[in-house]
Amino acid sequence: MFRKLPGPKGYPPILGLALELPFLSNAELLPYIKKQVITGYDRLGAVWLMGLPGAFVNSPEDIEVVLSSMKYIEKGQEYNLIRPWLQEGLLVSSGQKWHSRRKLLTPTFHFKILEDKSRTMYQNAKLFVDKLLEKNGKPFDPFMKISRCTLDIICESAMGVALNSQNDGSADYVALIGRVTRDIVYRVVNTQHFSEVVWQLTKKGYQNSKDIEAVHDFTQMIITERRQLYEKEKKETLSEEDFGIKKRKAFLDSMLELDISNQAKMTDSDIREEVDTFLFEGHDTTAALILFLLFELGHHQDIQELAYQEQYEIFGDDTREATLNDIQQMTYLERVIKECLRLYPSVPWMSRTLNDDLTLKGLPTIPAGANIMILPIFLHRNPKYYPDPEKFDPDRFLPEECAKRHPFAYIPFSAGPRNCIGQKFAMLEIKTTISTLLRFAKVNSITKRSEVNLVPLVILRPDKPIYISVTPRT
Ligand code: HEM
Repeated sequence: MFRKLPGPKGYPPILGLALELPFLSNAELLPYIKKQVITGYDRLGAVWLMGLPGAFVNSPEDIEVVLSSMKYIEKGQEYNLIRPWLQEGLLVSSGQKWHSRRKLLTPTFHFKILEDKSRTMYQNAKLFVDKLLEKNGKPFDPFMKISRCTLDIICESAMGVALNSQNDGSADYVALIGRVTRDIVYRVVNTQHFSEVVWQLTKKGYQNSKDIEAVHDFTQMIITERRQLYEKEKKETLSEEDFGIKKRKAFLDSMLELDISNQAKMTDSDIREEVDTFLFEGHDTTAALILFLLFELGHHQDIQELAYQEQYEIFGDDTREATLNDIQQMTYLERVIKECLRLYPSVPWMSRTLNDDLTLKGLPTIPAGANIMILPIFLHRNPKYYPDPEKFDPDRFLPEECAKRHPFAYIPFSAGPRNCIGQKFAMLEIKTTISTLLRFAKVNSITKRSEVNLVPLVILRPDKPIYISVTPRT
């Protein structure tokens, strides 16, 4: 059945691309995948990968069939490599567990909660811009500064813990996540390390389990700190709930409350897997995007100027904090961010395991058990949907332009039942950060666009540091 599907021929079953992948550098991975299963495969490119039959689904119409169905919500086999770290957290879990957790956690990112958090976001963004300005216009790689800022934002607003890593300069967790995600991709490419038993016998595997242990210690420290604070606050304040007013709780508090009140069986490890998931998804995705935003704005001074003009129309010369109402008025900045997410989708690779046969109109059936891969990075750069795709052009996201495209031609936050739960949080955070940067500083890119290769290290990254310079806006 699998052989009848369109895809590159001449690769043996089971081994498939595993014969060539280990010989590629990380920077060669995306061009290789593009050549093998994207170019010339408008709808589908089928090939064995990771010892499994795999199908890359490339057209918006077919992507819609997969992503919008409740039938295909189980994550692909490569997500098993994330389990030692994120266990059964929301990103990886499936079935009833995923369903009940999603229902439990969705309200914790409600609009009202975000409104409460916009102040935290602004204060961290302002500190971030001040830190960039400390470089006095000299070229530097801003990635660590960005990551500390997004980590502080997610910690303070979702976990209720002020981490202050921007001030104390700590970056252990960020470096650990960098290594853990790199190892996951290493194991996808080197299929012989797919098995946990084999992996644990290697030197790299040993170091990886030490890294994961250190990440878990960090998240446990956050949970313990918040638990103490939460219990203290609960004792000290006559909460509004005592008067029958149900208050929405932010992410970690809502799980602690369930644990304390025994309403749901949330064990310590249940809480930790979600904290691990949200801390990672909540800081690394946004950090990656902010890096690419600085890079593109630094290359397109005209677009930076238009985005600044919008800020000036909203704030004038006033240096006050940005409010949620201000942020909602930033329609040009929103288009800039959407265009950046088109070219640099923070999650460049998604996949599903088929529990059931999948038939896409007019194509042979894809058998149950196959891995379905969807790569926004190539979909978003397909000239069929985005003419002159490498050009950075925010006007692609004018409402009239969006109306001309298939809704599934743009999926930076995925779509359907397993879409990104944090997308509103992410947009608010990114808009707040870039708005604050534009109001108080100007950015220039030192690294050339042609020097940047993209690598899919779970999160999309440049293969080498990107250098920028930042000067005060006078
Ligand atoms: C630029 C920022 C972000 C992008 C581009 C992004 C993108 C995505 C994508 C594509 C998925 C689907 C992944 C898959 O199917 O494997 C996803 C899922 C998820 N995201 Fe985000 N994300 C972003 C920010 C955030 C933030 C800020 C949070 C948390 C506050 C978050 C939490 C999650 C979680 C928990 C899931 C799993 C949802 C589920 O399966 O039910 N993300 N994200």
